[in-house]
Amino acid sequence: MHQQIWENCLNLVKHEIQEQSFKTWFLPITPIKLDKSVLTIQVPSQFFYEWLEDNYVHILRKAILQELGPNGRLEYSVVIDRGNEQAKPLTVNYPVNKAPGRFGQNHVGNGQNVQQSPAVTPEFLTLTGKLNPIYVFDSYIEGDCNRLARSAGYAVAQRPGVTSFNPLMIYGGVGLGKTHLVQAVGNQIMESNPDAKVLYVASEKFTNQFIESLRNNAVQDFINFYQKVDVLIIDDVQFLRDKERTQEIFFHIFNHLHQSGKQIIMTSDCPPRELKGLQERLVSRFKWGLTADIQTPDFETRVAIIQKKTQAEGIVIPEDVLEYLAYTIDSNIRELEGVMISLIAHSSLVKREIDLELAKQIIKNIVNDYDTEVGIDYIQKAVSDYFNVALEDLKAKTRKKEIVIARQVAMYFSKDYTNHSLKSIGYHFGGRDHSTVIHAVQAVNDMIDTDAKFRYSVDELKKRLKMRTV
Ligand SMILES: Nc1ncnc2c1ncn2[C@@H]1O[C@H](COP(=O)(O)OP(=O)(O)OP(=O)(O)O)[C@@H](O)[C@H]1O
Repeated sequence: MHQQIWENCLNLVKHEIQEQSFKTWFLPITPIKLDKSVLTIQVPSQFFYEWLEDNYVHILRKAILQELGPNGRLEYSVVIDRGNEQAKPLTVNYPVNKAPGRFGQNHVGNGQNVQQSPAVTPEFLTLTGKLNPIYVFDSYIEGDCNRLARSAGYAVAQRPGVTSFNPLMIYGGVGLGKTHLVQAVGNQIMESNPDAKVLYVASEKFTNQFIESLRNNAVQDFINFYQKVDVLIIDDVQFLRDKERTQEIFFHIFNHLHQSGKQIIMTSDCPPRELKGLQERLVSRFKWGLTADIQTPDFETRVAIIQKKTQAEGIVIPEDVLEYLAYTIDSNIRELEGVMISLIAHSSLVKREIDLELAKQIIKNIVNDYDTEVGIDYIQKAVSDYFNVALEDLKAKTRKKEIVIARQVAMYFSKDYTNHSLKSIGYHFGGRDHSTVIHAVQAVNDMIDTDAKFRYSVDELKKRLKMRTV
């Protein structure tokens, strides 16, 4: 009888919620008994019970009303101590027609009877939480690109969970120092308070652990594990995109921690509003605290980063190499570090001093798009700087000799260094046609052959463009 009643309830519920949620939250329920108009269902864990109450109480109420009438009631039997062979169900009397409390409050009538799941955490959960000791504030160079993010991180590190920066969301492009910064926050907290439970986890790992916990029937352990931390640092949350179930669990953990005044720190490769594929309720929570971005570092910051790293390694690299590296690799600090490491390795392998030549060789091998990245805009700027003519004049109709020459040189390099068609190049120089470009290239070649001073200028510019020192 109770099976049939529950079956009918499920049929109703099924049509009201998403299939995925139905499978997650309703299929694991077992109806146990029907006593007069009280239906008892068994749920796998305390968390499960709370989740149902928090999210599906209205649907359940409707189903019970339909199946058992106005006096109908629902009781939960929460399975505890799953790890133990003698699992004993605990029945929580909870009438569905009473308003439940929100999750995070003690909304199990006689909460003190509800025991926690096993104290021993499964192996797969204990593997996380490792902060890398090299990621500290001391080795994190501050620049305009990361000032807000760094100071917010620093404030959180002083008073985790207390500032209004909760959650703290750091976003920015690949390899710009998000992980370093959030780990620095974690390390700082640990230093001030070694007993704090600071947990760092990459979102991918979080997802895999969750899947693992489903497979091992240990979702409750998973949740307990995360709900016990004081500071949760979760890296690359964009990875949770389209992972509905992981998002649901994370949402719950997030709420629990936030309501308990625990600090949450997140990173992402884009601002929250662009996190497509994440549930709106999750994204809106991400915006509760402070969102700070990290931009591409400017030249001076890049130089400072290289200096700091080389100092730490006890290595000295010549000034011109340092500047060359900072000029050439301008978008990704990880790549910059990669080049430095190769450079150091090469020089010690072939027993050769680190010099500009070696640096160029290494860069050519490592940075794929190195030679193709120079664009017409960049060439125009380099040429206008070099010949000291206004950028606009290169695109204007002016026929002044020095401007005409500079314009022709810029066209010459545009043809040589970019994939633009002659037509497109002409277009970038004030709408000239392709024959003007052909003529410019010819004129420059002629001058290279006949004028040594001019040849020198072209060579010099070539170097600058290659090194991108403009
Ligand atoms: N401001 C900085 N000062 C010193 N080192 C930095 C700075 N920013 C980044 N780095 C270094 O650059 C490397 C890449 O940084 P990190 O791994 O933190 O980037 P990320 O933004 O988390 O990258 P991803 O998007 O791939 O997760 C690290 O070795 C880090 O130490």
